[in-house]
Amino acid sequence: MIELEGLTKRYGTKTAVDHLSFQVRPGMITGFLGPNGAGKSTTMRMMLDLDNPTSGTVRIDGRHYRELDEPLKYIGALLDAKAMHGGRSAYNNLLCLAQSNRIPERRVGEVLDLVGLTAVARKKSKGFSLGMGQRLGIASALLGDPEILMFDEPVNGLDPEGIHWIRNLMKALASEGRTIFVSSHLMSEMALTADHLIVIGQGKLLADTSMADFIRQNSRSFVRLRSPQRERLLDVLHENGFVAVESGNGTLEIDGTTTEALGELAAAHQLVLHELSAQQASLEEAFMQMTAGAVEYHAHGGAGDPGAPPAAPPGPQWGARAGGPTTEEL
Ligand SMILES: Nc1ncnc2c1ncn2[C@@H]1O[C@H](COP(=O)(O)OP(=O)(O)OP(=O)(O)O)[C@@H](O)[C@H]1O
Repeated sequence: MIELEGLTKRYGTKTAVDHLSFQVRPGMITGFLGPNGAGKSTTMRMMLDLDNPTSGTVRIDGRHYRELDEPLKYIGALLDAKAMHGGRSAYNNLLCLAQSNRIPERRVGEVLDLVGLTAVARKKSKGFSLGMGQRLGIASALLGDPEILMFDEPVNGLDPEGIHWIRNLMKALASEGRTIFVSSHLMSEMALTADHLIVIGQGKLLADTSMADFIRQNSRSFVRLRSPQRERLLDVLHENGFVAVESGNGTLEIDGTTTEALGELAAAHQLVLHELSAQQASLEEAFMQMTAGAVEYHAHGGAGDPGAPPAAPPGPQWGARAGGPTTEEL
């Protein structure tokens, strides 16, 4: 368990982390989200005693990091995979870490095996690909067999196989009862991985909630309907007080109701339906909605539209799916 109480970090006049209080609980994966510059890395660094808070405290299983005898046995972290000594082999990098933390040498072989690097254990880590470097960083986090693990952007730059591997590893670690705290910009990945979310913006706590509740509370849910008897269906909906919005390709979207209610209404009027589905916006949409006012730097929608919501970063890092996942998929 990690507990933050009133954690604050100021750099001159800039407040990077602003009175953050939350708990990261065992047995689940807690995702840590926030727009660029929200204070995620600063928070994680303070959790690991790599930065001093201006005020407030972080407790690891009830104790300050500095009070832990052999910290790697309590908490392991992947903050920067490039932090390894490039001139050393993967094995020797881990061996140095093990020796300075009184961890038996056999554990080096075990973690190399666990992350799939046994075959390249004697190769210098400077020749490693991004994915191999991430695996080595994860091996170092696992070295002390800690109950708490923190990963800052663990899937950055990884291929789909690597992403899949890290996701499954984190799930397996959480199912063993460990505390897993992970930050990521990949919303689709976070939606598939995290059970619980901590969202921050401009250093402040915006949400501390389950993934399903976060999406439910911060995005629109609706029912999608499609029928070859569209005009009749529109009449029946109207007569029964439903407001249908056309969404292209002959589909209708109706807010504030359920598939059960609309399915039964259609059946009562002998209407044929080709689609009847519950839709929930994606984590990305919910996140954008919540953090729109807390983005440090954002592109405007156009010269005449200074109030436009922040533009989504380009490319696949947001991994948006049309329609987004349903709550069942989460
Ligand atoms: N050493 C520092 N000196 C001054 N300002 C800093 C320092 N480190 C971070 N900041 C500022 O504190 C704020 C939070 O930064 P931080 O890197 O923690 O955010 P982040 O959420 O991790 O961002 P990103 O997602 O872009 O990595 C930013 O405005 C950043 O410019």
